[in-house]
Amino acid sequence: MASNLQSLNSNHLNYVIIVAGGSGSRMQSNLPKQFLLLNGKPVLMHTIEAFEQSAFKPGIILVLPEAYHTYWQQLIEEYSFTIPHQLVSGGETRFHSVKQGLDLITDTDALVAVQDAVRPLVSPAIIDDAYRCAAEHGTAVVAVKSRDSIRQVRDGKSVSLIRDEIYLVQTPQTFKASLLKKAYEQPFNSTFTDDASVVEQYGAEIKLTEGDHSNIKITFPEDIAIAELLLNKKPQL
Ligand SMILES: Nc1ccn([C@@H]2O[C@H](COP(=O)(O)OP(=O)(O)OP(=O)(O)O)[C@@H](O)[C@H]2O)c(=O)n1
Ligand SMILES: C[C@](O)(CO)[C@H](O)COP(=O)(O)O
Repeated sequence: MASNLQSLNSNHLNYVIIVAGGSGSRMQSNLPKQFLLLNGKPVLMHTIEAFEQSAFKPGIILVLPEAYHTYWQQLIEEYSFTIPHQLVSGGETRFHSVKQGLDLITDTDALVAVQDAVRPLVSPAIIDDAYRCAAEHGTAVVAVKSRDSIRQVRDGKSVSLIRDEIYLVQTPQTFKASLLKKAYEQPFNSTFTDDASVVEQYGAEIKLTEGDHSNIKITFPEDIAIAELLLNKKPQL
């Protein structure tokens, strides 16, 4: 086993669960999108690197489908990837994958960020703002204001909504571990599209922190080219 695959130890005050358990059906690629190359490096490695640069130094838990564990270890060696992380198996949905990661966290005072593996352009500044907000309020969900006008369609009729009241939700979504673990004990519901919806259903208020329009989720085939363009525009640290 590669040396950077490790067991979590109790030295961490903060964690990130990077969910990479999906198959990427909308991407229409044989290889799941978390492994596709972005500027010559797998998407997933960009995402892990952003968290490694966080001032909150989170313990990194990576959730991957069991069938790809060996492939991931090959990539680790091929790219000489040395960032320590613990690997766990993915679940049937994103909800179940997050639960798999949460099972490894026993410190209920910790802060836990949940991050889509396929948002590789997330910045350490956004990550740190979310940890700070969660430390103060218990919840922090990264979001951006809509740049387009918004209409809602109900019963075949469209009505305009107030754009300034509409936010588009990204990741990370960061919480006190005690709250997130309790919320994830609820039975699965198909309205749970993200961690905020799970925690809100449990009864907590969701605080938003500022995201970035470049923090895109790689979902469709064209998103790789868009992400490369954005990555090459980003100031390098
Ligand atoms: N069973 C699942 C499904 C999704 N995810 C992760 O959740 C994130 C956001 O999901 P999405 O973009 O929908 O990824 P996929 O489910 O892989 O894509 P699709 O819906 O197109 O199949 C991704 O990093 C994905 O790997 C996961 O960990 N476990
Ligand atoms: C978690 C998320 O990325 C927030 O925008 C989003 O809800 C994931 O949705 P998907 O349907 O799994 O793409």
